[in-house]
Amino acid sequence: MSTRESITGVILAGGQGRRMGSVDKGLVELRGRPMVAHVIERFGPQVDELIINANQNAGRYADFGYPVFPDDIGGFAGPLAGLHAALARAQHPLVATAPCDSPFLPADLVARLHGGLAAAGAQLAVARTFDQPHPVFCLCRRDVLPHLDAFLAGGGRKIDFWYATLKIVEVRFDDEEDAFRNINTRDELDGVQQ
Ligand SMILES: Nc1nc2c(ncn2[C@@H]2O[C@H](COP(=O)(O)OP(=O)(O)OP(=O)(O)O)[C@@H](O)[C@H]2O)c(=O)[nH]1
Ligand SMILES: [Mg+2]
Repeated sequence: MSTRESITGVILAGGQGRRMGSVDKGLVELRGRPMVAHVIERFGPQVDELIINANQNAGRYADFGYPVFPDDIGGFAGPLAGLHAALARAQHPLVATAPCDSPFLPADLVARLHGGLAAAGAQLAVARTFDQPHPVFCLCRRDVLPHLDAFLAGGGRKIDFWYATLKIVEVRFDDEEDAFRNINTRDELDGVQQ
């Protein structure tokens, strides 16, 4: 029987959605439901605990029935701030991330990231399709928190720079490229409404 360490999943919904006109993207409706509802449906079954990182509209996110928490460092410091807050709250030794604006994410995202992480003995596994990395789709060990804390305290903000300091493994999802469609603008939203 195979066993895997248990996993907390965090939906990263802490951004400002400026390219969509400064809206809270997770709450924008896609096919009649908020985008975050699509992400919950696909990502939730893949993890042992689901939590939501949001910096605005906490009450509306809480209506989905999962714990909601903001960044611990202020000023919309980017997705690493959301991961940082998640690592501090996660109940499980592994933490998986998915952004609120990728409603079609792979149904086997976490399983494949976990396979890569375990095989490589890495601290963090990150998704990739062809030449495109998808840094906000990752699985990492909760014990990287002190390392991330120090990176952020030193002024670091770029996710790629932090990844470069870790033992990481890239996991290919070339066969599921469409699943990583990321909705950043009104036009992109209109393009997937049908
Ligand atoms: N916690 C947290 N998450 C963020 C922050 N900025 C972006 N994110 C998340 O990072 C992921 C990728 O975000 P983007 O689409 O690049 O940024 P965004 O702020 O949502 O939108 P833009 O303002 O148009 O770039 C999404 O899951 C965002 O919710 C932040 O300051 N804090
Ligand atoms: Mg985006």
